[in-house]
Amino acid sequence: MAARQQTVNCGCKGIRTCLLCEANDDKRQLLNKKDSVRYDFTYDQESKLAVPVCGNIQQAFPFPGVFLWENFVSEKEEKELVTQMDQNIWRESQSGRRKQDFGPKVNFKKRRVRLGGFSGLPAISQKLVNRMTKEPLLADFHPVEQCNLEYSPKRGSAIDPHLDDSWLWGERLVTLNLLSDTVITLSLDQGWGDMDRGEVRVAVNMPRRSLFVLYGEARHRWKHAICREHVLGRRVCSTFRELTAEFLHGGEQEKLGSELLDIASSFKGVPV
Ligand SMILES: O=C(O)CCC(=O)C(=O)O
Ligand SMILES: [Fe+2]
Repeated sequence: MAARQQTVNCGCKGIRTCLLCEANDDKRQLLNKKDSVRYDFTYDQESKLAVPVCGNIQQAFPFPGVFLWENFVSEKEEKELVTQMDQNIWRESQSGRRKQDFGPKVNFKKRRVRLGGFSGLPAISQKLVNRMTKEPLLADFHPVEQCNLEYSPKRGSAIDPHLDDSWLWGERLVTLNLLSDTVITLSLDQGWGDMDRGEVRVAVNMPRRSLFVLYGEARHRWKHAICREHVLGRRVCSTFRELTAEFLHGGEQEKLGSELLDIASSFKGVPV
């Protein structure tokens, strides 16, 4: 009967899976798709190059659009942040993740935004947002959404390769990574030049307590994913998103944008 026989608490829909629902045959079949050729690189933070992994004969290439701020929060702050988050309900989400959202209610397909129950970013984030704006790349960064995600190896948590929306969400995607080191995998389904036979992947290390920013090509052209094998312990992250020009001064939806900015920057939020 239903393709989705869920007897367990999981939030997966359609092609998404996690360890809890893969017991279901229909879901297991989805796991068998394999890519023909894959070109694997790792990102080198010093040189900002994507460097071929051992045994790979490809050339390194420049990889712009990634910024990493190591030790962005202290161990003590990390503990405080996670303790605060754990006082709120974690809601089941796709692919074995759980989430908490502080932001407007959005229908991306219909391109509709409502304030909904949005009451602002959480109080504890005020000092984080102030701190991040000390970095020139983020000097004018005004987030209007914070999404907390929790990943667990027990649930096989992951996020499939995707591009974030770029109608409502602006240039910079800013993520604070807590509790575990992980790897974010940036990919292009189809390579170029002598790598035109398959997918190109660039693995970027995201250390525990670091702030990670995607912008430019790495945000708009390369998909990003967290693979299951890179979730080695409980991982919690907070992603901060800003508005596009359409919702800012002089834009068509400036009024709504300015309401969102006012609410967000009250830092009195509870999850929606
Ligand atoms: O877990 C992460 O660091 C990435 C999450 C993500 O890509 C998203 O929520 O759109
Ligand atoms: Fe994303």
